[in-house]
Amino acid sequence: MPVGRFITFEGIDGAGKSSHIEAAAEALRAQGRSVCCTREPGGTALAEALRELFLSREMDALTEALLVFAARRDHLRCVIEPALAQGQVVLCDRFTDATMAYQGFGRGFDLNVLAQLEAWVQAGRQPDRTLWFDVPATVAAARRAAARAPDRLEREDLAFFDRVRAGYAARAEAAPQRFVTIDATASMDAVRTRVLATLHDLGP
Ligand SMILES: Nc1ncnc2c1ncn2[C@@H]1O[C@H](COP(=O)(O)OP(=O)(O)O)[C@@H](O)[C@H]1O
Ligand SMILES: Cc1cn([C@H]2C[C@H](O)[C@@H](COP(=O)(O)OP(=O)(O)O)O2)c(=O)[nH]c1=O
Repeated sequence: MPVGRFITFEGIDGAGKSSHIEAAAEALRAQGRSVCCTREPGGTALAEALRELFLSREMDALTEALLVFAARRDHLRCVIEPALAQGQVVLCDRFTDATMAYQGFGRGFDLNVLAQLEAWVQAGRQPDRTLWFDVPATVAAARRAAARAPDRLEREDLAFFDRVRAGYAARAEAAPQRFVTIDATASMDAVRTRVLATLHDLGP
């Protein structure tokens, strides 16, 4: 049986990651891999209900962190771990790097508390590879404005998204063996080519 692989897609809102997950899944299926596409917060009925609250209700940073980690716990137990145990490739739109970047760097919430929640919730599980779609906050804001009405997080200002981006940069620097940085200012085609190239060597 193939070894399961856990791949996460990260970046500030509007970076373009959601646009590329389905193409990545198709390419992997064409290689004969079984693929599970999912997202955070979300991926189970309970976690999707928490996502709805998270994206629409006002709350403080600790409540945000508790909600995303509660959703993550359910998602790991019910979807991610079973899929990995079956040898699937799990492609997940955001994971704990988003919590560190948004709640930690964006909101200024204590990174040590987030790390403790991470340890409880994940019991050692980490992504095997993380594709970070990197764009300046101004570029992402222009893309979002052209594409959709903003949710609660997307109404934050450019300074917030600058801090979140800096958070991703710090995470990438701290774990260079796991992170692949994608220049997401490039054209859709160029980004797609780069995404597919990073998934070529997933192993058996
Ligand atoms: N490389 C790109 N160049 C130009 N526009 C892009 C690019 N990637 C994505 N977009 C557009 O930007 C918007 C946001 O993309 P999306 O994939 O939803 O971002 P995210 O999931 O990171 O929030 C969409 O309208 C998408 O078509
Ligand atoms: C997973 C996660 C997401 N978020 C935020 C980032 C996004 O603004 C939002 C939802 O992510 P996302 O699914 O990327 O939003 P969209 O469907 O609009 O592209 O939740 C956090 O703040 N912390 C987290 O731990």
